[in-house]
Amino acid sequence: MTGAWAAMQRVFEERERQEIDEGRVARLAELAARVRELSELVILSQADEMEIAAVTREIELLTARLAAAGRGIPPSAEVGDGGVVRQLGSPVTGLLNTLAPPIEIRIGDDGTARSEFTLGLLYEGPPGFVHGGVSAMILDHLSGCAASANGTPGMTAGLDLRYRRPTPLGVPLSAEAKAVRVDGRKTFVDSRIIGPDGRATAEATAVFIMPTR
Ligand SMILES: CCCCCCCC/C=C\CCCCCCCC(=O)SCCNC(=O)CCNC(=O)[C@H](O)C(C)(C)COP(=O)(O)OP(=O)(O)OC[C@H]1O[C@@H](n2cnc3c(N)ncnc32)[C@H](O)[C@@H]1OP(=O)(O)O
Repeated sequence: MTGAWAAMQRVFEERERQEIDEGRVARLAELAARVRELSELVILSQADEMEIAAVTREIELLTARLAAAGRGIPPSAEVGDGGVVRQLGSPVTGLLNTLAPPIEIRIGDDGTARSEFTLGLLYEGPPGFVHGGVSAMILDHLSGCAASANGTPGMTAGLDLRYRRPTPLGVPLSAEAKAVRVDGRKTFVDSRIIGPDGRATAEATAVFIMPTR
């Protein structure tokens, strides 16, 4: 797939030219954190209709203030401390993406990608439990990081998931992923989400393939 590789390369090169100002990133991360709180209150708030309409108008004004400064291009992905890819706009780990939990990933000395996180109401599937698609997204991303940490990055070609038991919302969870086999352009990664009782709630095997240029 020469097309996909070339397209990714073009996007990467355009974004890479931007300087990343860490002070600005910290301020934007704070803004994103406040917007996440707001998102949860859109579901939970008991405010009356008048109050909801008033808050809606204020949000419109705030959005217009940010829009007035114009739109730039998204920040580039970069390799940060310990070989972890920092992708500020990622829907899984992006500090600036209000859809992201966001989860923080570390790479251990043995190449295992690990994370600890708590998922709130915004990620609910069955009442009181995490949506299966959200678990899949986290395991896909964590596995992608493990493939990269192994020195064999690629695009997800397959993600085979087993949901062993429901993943609870609002309690500390952990997840881990490790590359277990490389076969030419294919890297196989095993991963799991572990509940507070130490048992796996979801397990996956993923295949990552480096696209041909
Ligand atoms: C620039 C490279 C990547 C950069 C990333 C590194 C930096 C980032 C690091 C960290 C970031 C965080 C991580 C992110 C995590 C999330 C990632 C995603 O969300 S990726 C979006 C979703 N995935 C797609 O959109 C793929 C769409 N599919 C494709 O583009 C192609 O199908 C592709 C590239 C995956 C493979 O296409 P072909 O044409 O190159 O290769 P063929 O010939 O189909 O397969 C090669 C071999 O693999 C086997 N194969 C294919 N699929 C398989 C599968 N599911 N299981 C087992 N084998 C499979 C085939 O049978 C073939 O085997 P035989 O060589 O003949 O022995």
